[in-house]
Amino acid sequence: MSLSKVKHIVLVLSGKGGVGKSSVTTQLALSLSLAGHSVGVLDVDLTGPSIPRMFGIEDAKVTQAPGGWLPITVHEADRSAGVASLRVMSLGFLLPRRGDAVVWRGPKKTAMVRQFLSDVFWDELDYLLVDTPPGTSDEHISLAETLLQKARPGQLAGAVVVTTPQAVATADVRKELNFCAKTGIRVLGVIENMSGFVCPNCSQCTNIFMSGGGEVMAKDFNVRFLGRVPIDPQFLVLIETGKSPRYPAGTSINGQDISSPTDAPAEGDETRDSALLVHKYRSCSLAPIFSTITADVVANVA
Ligand SMILES: Nc1ncnc2c1ncn2[C@@H]1O[C@H](COP(=O)(O)OP(=O)(O)OP(=O)(O)O)[C@@H](O)[C@H]1O
Ligand code: SF4
Repeated sequence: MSLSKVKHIVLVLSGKGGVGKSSVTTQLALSLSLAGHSVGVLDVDLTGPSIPRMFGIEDAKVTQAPGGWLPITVHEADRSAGVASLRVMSLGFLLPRRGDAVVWRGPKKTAMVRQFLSDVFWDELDYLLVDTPPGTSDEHISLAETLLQKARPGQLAGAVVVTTPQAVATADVRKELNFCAKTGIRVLGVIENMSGFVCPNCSQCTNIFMSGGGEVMAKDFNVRFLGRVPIDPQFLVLIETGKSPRYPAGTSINGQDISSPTDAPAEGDETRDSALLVHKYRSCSLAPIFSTITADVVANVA
């Protein structure tokens, strides 16, 4: 069975599309591997698998071994740097045309999710993060059922729930929390993404949307609040194009100087190389926030 060498499985859920669930999955995976935990990402978001693009491995071709489909390596472990390996498997790799899965009907989606969980060969992993489709759809129910059947007792560590601060998003996420309660999936915590905008010029944080909705919801459901992640336009550039985040001289966030080093590669000199992603990620303003959130999740799982 493909999950037998995986220590902990963590689902990343959101009740609503576009709240940053895949971005959060990507950043949690990078933070975990930088903290020395080997990590795999399984992208079962059939509504539009975006994980390969975010890791810069869109054109990768998966191969089949006797044990199953082999995930794509984003980076190998570097013990001297305290970095563990990061591998990714996405439905996107298996689709002949992008967008194919979006038009599939329930039973076909369900069958695909089941096959996906059984047929990918994961080697030793500390964490497997599962990026799920938004909502409480057929895929969710199938995923929850399959995982609960296939996982060893305690292997499914729980779910990280992503929301944005606005009331509408949190109302959808409430459904997701109810879904976890019904299916017996433990909630590891709630992340409020896009919580304010940190201006790169003066580092002021402006709450464009309402702030604090995620924290209120976490309290209501008596689950952990893992923290707020602000909007950083440079993060969007990193995640969508693979380009290094650039901050003007003197930029600081939470009192920390994050201005880009003067020897950063010139614009246009950058390749979309997944092996470089980890270095680029380290220079993003959101990296320290995700590393705190990751440490909290790890402590909660252990
Ligand atoms: N904190 C942030 N700062 C800046 N941009 C962000 C942030 N979080 C997410 N984004 C951007 O918002 C867009 C939507 O994010 P993402 O694709 O992760 O959402 P999602 O919830 O996974 O969406 P889907 O429902 O399509 O799966 C992406 O372009 C992403 O780069
Ligand atoms: S947050 Fe500060 S630098 Fe940014 S636009 Fe407003 S006043 Fe100007």
